[in-house]
Amino acid sequence: MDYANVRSLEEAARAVLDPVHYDYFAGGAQDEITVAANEAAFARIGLVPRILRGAARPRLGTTVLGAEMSMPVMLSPTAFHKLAHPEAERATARAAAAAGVTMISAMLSTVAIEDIAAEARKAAPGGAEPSLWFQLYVQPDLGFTEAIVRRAEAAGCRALVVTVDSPALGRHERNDRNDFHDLPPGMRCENLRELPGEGLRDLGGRDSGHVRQVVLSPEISWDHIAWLRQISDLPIVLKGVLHPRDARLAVENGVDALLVSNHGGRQLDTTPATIDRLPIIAEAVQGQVPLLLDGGVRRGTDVIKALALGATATAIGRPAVWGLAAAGEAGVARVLDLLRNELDNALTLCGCASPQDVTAELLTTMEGPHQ
Ligand SMILES: Cc1cc2nc3c(=O)[nH]c(=O)nc-3n(C[C@H](O)[C@H](O)[C@H](O)COP(=O)(O)O)c2cc1C
Ligand SMILES: CC(C)CC(=O)C(=O)O
Repeated sequence: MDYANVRSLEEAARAVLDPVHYDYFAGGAQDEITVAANEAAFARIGLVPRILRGAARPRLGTTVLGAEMSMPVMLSPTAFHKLAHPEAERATARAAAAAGVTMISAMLSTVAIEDIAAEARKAAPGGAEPSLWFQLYVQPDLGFTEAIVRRAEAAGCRALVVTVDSPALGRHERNDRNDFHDLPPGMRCENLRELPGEGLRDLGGRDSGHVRQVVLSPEISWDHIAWLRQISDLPIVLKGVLHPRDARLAVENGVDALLVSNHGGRQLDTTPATIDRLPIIAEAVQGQVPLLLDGGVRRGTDVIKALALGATATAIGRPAVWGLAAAGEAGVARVLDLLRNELDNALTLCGCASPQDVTAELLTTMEGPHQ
């Protein structure tokens, strides 16, 4: 497979995807200012390498919340993989597990979490336990939410990633133009099927798993995080933190890690680039919890910039979907390979022996004059 970079996989994906589905994956909220900002902000940050450090070949591994990762790149949750490839999340899970990469599986996956976990186990090298985390949209019906959490726990997920930037769905004008609002016939959100509670009331519990049954509620609050903490022993990661006061509140509320994210520009448009928010969040939490970052990570150099600004690891959303659409499991594997090779190369060129070796002294702005 001769894809030279993530960009070429996006082009390949675009060539094979139904344009309506390509728009769903690629698009963002309203004017897509944040979608563009996430990538552009990385390009404005300069790297200044250190020389002659005799650092040898870098080791790329890291650990987050006890999960060993072969590199500081994870898969952010993305819904509806069956729109990209018939093997859907099964293929994504195999590629991630084979690469030693943590997959944050979306609550709105088109394959059930039990099946995703089984595929990951099959693919993990040497029978190792794959690193699988579960993304949750807390549903106002707590019985329904608890049933989903229990499924994720039983499937072997090792953390709950609670998405907190979605008290409502962002306004996706591409989806409106395409009249794309639910999955096509034959595809369902398999984790939402046959669960107890009010979540299924509108369809009498018989015809479940539709996207329109998912509730994105403005009533979700810190009380729900406290409740989750009570009902589950899994570490809790908040996904979608951008304000330093919320970062502090998260620490005070006993959250285990933060994922600095603007949902890839798909929720509130004109939120700033995540990489530009990271320093202020790092300042707020003072190392009390690990920070993760997603949004616009497309290159090994992007990963280094996030590490330098205080992230323990990064995560990718769209790139994995492009790999999946372009070539199934092999395509996702290729994306991860590209990022691994780029990160290895960039760390070496910066004179760093490991991700932990990366500090802010490597950074400057691309525009001069420099101090
Ligand atoms: C097609 C698509 C579906 C997504 N679905 C979810 C989801 O179900 N839950 C969630 O928390 N985030 C979701 N996200 C946001 C991603 O987890 C992530 O924050 C974002 O994609 C990162 O930006 P990037 O695509 O530039 O890497 C989705 C993003 C995309 C592109
Ligand atoms: C249907 C949406 C809630 C899934 C999502 O989070 C997204 O597409 O960004």
